[in-house]
Amino acid sequence: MQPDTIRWPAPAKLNLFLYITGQRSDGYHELQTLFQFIDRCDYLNINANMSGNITISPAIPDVPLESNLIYKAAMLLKKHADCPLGAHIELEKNLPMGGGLGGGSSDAATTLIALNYHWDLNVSQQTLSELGKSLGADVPIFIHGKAAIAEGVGEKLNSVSPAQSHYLIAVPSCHISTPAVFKNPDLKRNSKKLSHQELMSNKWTNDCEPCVKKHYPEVANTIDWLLEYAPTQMTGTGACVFSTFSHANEAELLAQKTPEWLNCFTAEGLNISPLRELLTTKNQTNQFAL
Ligand SMILES: C[C@](O)(CO)[C@H](O)COP(=O)(O)OP(=O)(O)OC[C@H]1O[C@@H](n2ccc(N)nc2=O)[C@H](O)[C@@H]1O
Ligand SMILES: Nc1ncnc2c1ncn2[C@@H]1O[C@H](COP(=O)(O)OP(=O)(O)OP(=O)(O)O)[C@@H](O)[C@H]1O
Repeated sequence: MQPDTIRWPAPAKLNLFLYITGQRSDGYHELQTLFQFIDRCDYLNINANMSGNITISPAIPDVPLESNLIYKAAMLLKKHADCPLGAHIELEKNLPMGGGLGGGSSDAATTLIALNYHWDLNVSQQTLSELGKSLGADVPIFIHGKAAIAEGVGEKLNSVSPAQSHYLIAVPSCHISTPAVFKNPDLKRNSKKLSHQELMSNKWTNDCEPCVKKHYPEVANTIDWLLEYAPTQMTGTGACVFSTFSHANEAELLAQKTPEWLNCFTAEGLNISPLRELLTTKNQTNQFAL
């Protein structure tokens, strides 16, 4: 067991484009989407212990312990590796929930990677990714830790290096359920599957956006306001939207101009996730197996 306390980052992601190219017989949708990380993160301060229990503080409002993706990830790994150890996890929650930024999936991925280290398990990255997939479609990209085009239902990953732009990210006040968007009859499901070269050079859009804009005026108003100043689109199944800039000060200037009803923050795009950066640094000093 590694008894040191480490502050592990769990970054958010953006879907720089998202196309739905079909639907499988089990209801899941075939996607082509481009993931990039941003420098806004949750942080998990983890202390391994001998108790055999997983404790998390503070609790997330309205999310019981057994439903917390951190707890689920820890229990899944503990069971998989038949590990008798426990851990206390202190969560610094900075990412808006249910906004298409993938915070819950990222917390789960960070938990799997971190406990694999603290409990000395040596589970492979591939296996962590497979375990993670059962918790959420976005967990594998956070384990992968590099910007990538995802295909299949989101599990086939090919690393790419899009421009590391600066973003203004707006958080509309509505909550959007991912399953509800995927069930909506208005959703465009027939985008043509494109080559990676075509995907990277075409204008980037999100197939979920027209349907979400139609049903959620808060999202429509936010996009319409921001479009006056910069290219703007939705991430994932919403509700968050992002405007893209070449320079940080352009994003900052617009953030200062936004009306009171528009809740936003600025962030930088990252092709290597802060979690992967931490692993690389620790690897170089031979502290980690992964
Ligand atoms: C669309 C994305 O936001 C892109 O980043 C994600 O793939 C969604 O990931 P997530 O929120 O972790 O979603 P999950 O918890 O895996 O799936 C929620 C629900 O969305 C639907 N779903 C999800 C992913 C997918 N490729 N097709 C689907 O139809 C399914 O009904 C599923 O039950
Ligand atoms: N640790 C956690 N952090 C955030 N949400 C959690 C967590 N554990 C469970 N949840 C539940 O998962 C739901 C979705 O959370 P998340 O923030 O990942 O959504 P999202 O950003 O829309 O993700 P995606 O882009 O993958 O659809 C939350 O509304 C919450 O009920």
